[in-house]
Amino acid sequence: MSDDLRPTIFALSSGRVPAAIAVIRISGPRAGDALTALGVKTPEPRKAGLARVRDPQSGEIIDEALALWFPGPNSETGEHVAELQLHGGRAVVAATLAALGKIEGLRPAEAGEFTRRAFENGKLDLTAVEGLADLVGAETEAQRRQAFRQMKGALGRRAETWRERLIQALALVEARIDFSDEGDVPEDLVRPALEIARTLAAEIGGALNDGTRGERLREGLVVAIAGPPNAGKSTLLNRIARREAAIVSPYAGTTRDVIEVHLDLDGWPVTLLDTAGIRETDDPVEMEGVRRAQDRAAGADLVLWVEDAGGPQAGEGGPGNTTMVQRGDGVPFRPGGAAGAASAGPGAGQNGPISWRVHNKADLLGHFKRNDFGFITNLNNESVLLSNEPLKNVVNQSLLHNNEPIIENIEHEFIISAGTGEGVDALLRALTDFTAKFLAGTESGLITRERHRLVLSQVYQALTRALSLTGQEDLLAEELRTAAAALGRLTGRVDVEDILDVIFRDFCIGK
Ligand SMILES: Nc1nc2c(c(=O)[nH]1)N(C=O)[C@@H](CNc1ccc(C(=O)N[C@@H](CCC(=O)O)C(=O)O)cc1)CN2
Ligand SMILES: Nc1nc2c(ncn2[C@@H]2O[C@H](COP(=O)(O)OP(=O)(O)OP(=O)(O)O)[C@@H](O)[C@H]2O)c(=O)[nH]1
Ligand SMILES: [Mg+2]
Repeated sequence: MSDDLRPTIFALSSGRVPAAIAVIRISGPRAGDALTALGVKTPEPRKAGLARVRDPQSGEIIDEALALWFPGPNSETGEHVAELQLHGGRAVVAATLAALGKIEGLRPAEAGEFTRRAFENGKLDLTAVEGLADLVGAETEAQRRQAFRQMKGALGRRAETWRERLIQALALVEARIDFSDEGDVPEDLVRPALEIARTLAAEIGGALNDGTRGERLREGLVVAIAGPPNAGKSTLLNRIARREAAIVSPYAGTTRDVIEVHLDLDGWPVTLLDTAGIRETDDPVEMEGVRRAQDRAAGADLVLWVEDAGGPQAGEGGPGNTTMVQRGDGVPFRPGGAAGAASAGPGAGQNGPISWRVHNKADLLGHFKRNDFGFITNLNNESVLLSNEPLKNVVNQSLLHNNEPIIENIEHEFIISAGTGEGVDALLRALTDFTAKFLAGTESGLITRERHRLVLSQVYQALTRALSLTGQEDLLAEELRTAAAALGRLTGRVDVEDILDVIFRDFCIGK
């Protein structure tokens, strides 16, 4: 499309109105005309100018705003860009957008369309576009750093270098093919090509062999709260989230859907899930809840297995009740044995998630104690158990209930009261620690999305096939071409129409 035919687009680029300021961006060949139509004198490039914005038809002043002018191609989109920074009132914004809509050659932008133009004008490659989307979505410091690196080309530049070297190798092989009849072509054109392919395979293999840490950071660590009904799982989630995200009730079987809250633990992202209490049930809705609970807990990085420290009858047994910790029958998540927090992390290779056991409702017991040997006793009324120290690796045999070890070889034991908050700080500290260890080093991962991994695996496989060929130069050239094309798709240099919609679908309007 020639520049003149290309529609000029506009949108509110700042957040929800009302707000203190609202930013409306205009991009395209007629961005300057749009300012003129609103009665705004085009300011000096990249300098703010105070301007009265007028309705183009009635001439009435809509607002007094700041205007900015970025002549193309030195703008965010690569086109002419004009910007109005208005008072962020609903009517101000509505009137200005309506006025822009009346100007010839202008239309409202679609979701992600500014960024799409930046991509089409070569301002951003696809990995940078993804980084930009992630930057806007980043909820914690670590995610922000990761996204910013990606937006500034961490993977894109790397991929471009890989592609250039592949094309070099391809040129060598093609020269060998083209001139194979002529005697004066050096015989060893193929050897340096294979050398390049070998080095690239090693580098790309290295990038792939990262324990998916980039994706882990982007998505956040998943911690599922699971356990029997009525144990106080939702109460714990609400306490940690510091809001009433989940419904709490004295009836067993309250939670059915999985409730998700996002936490920022010292800059690290954690998605905390509250799930339905796991039990046998005939209620089809609860059954589905239990299925989801088991599903999500099994897929989590860490399970907080919450139980009522007084057993199912806690609070009813009265002060004489000495059954402190009961083992839930059919507990589906056997704790991960020797796997400690320090060994946790991507690629730690355990079967299923690590579990921590959380004994809740300690406030109802009132007479918990850890004796001189570090074991739990119930002989004293002081709440020493709520000493904010995780009861790490409590020795099994010392906690017997009906001659069964109550506590298995679990990584951590916590005794808390989600109701009063006692002990929750210690749990949160341990969780923060665990997360920091789990996600340590993830910021440097080049691969931050499944899409990157898929493409790079294709490249790696093509290179591996290429290296296994002997003396079949046309096949070798074909594999190198395949690899180069895949890298081109990673950055969006070639053949990407089909994936653009997928990538831009997640963008909001005005971005
Ligand atoms: N008001 C406002 N704030 C904003 C943006 C915006 O569009 N408007 N941005 C929107 O994303 C981000 C800033 N990003 C930008 C990126 C490039 C250029 C730009 O003019 N680039 C030119 C010139 C580069 C230079 O001077 O070094 C270019 O790339 O050629 C502007 C903003 C965040 N803050
Ligand atoms: N005394 C006391 N009561 C608690 C504590 N935590 C939760 N409760 C109460 O226990 C009951 C169940 O709490 P929920 O948080 O709904 O339990 P849940 O595990 O989410 O239950 P389901 O969703 O049915 O599986 C409610 O009446 C809570 O107020 C606690 O630490 N101490
Ligand atoms: Mg619940």
